[in-house]
Amino acid sequence: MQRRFTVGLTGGIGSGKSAVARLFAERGVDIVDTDQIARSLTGPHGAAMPAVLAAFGDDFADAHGALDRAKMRALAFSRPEARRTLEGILHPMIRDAVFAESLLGTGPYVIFDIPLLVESGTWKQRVGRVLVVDCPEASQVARVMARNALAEDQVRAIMAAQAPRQVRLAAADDVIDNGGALDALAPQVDRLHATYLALAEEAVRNN
Ligand SMILES: CC(C)(COP(=O)(O)OP(=O)(O)OC[C@H]1O[C@@H](n2cnc3c(N)ncnc32)[C@H](O)[C@@H]1O)[C@@H](O)C(=O)NCCC(=O)NCCS
Ligand SMILES: Nc1ncnc2c1ncn2[C@@H]1O[C@H](COP(=O)(O)OP(=O)(O)OP(=O)(O)O)[C@@H](O)[C@H]1O
Repeated sequence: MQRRFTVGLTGGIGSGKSAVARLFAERGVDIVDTDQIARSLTGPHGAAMPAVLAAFGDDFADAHGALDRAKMRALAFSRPEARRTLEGILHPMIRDAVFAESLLGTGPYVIFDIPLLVESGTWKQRVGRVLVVDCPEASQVARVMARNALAEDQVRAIMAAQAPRQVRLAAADDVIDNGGALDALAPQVDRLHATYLALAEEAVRNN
């Protein structure tokens, strides 16, 4: 089975990955969203729930058998060893689901939306191109506080578990600047989409 040309889309929390992914999807690109996969694995009686509850206790499930996300967020971003345990359960399952999902689409290329692409060594080798959505840290904090009703120190604790901005930028092949207004994204996506279509065609020719 020949793999399609793949772009890894990443960025810190609240940088605008989902907004960018939506614009690529509108242009016919297939999107595989690892946050969404993680949420379904830990949804009501999700495939990861038995292992999560075995590791953390039954009181991490809500009344529907789904992960109590606020409770796990508080634990995972204050205790690194707990986060590593959670990641040890979820990341291999997420990886399998990403590759299964990536075979389904029929678009010209596929984008993997992976918040931890730079942090986890394995993804970089599995994508043809790394696209980073970048914005100032102060914007990340303000956007996530507004979206999730979190306090600034809670957002900063999540950011502290992620690669610093400069490290992420150093890993980028391409960068989308989302430090301005949302309507500044579409022209940047259009330019990159043209580049990726050409790279996808070249990959087909070389196979
Ligand atoms: C800790 C959990 C329960 C918090 O749930 P919550 O609904 O508050 O957040 P959500 O899942 O929507 O993630 C929001 C953002 O948090 C950040 N984030 C999530 N997990 C991690 C992590 N392990 N390390 C650093 N940042 C993370 C990412 O920027 C992500 O986009 C959840 O994020 C989770 O299960 N994380 C472990 C799985 C994981 O590593 N996911 C990242 C995608 S591979
Ligand atoms: N340029 C912008 N100006 C104002 N608000 C923005 C901008 N870009 C994104 N937002 C808002 O900020 C929030 C975070 O954006 P988005 O969900 O796209 O980021 P994300 O990187 O996918 O976040 P996460 O890592 O949490 O999944 C959303 O509420 C979104 O509407």
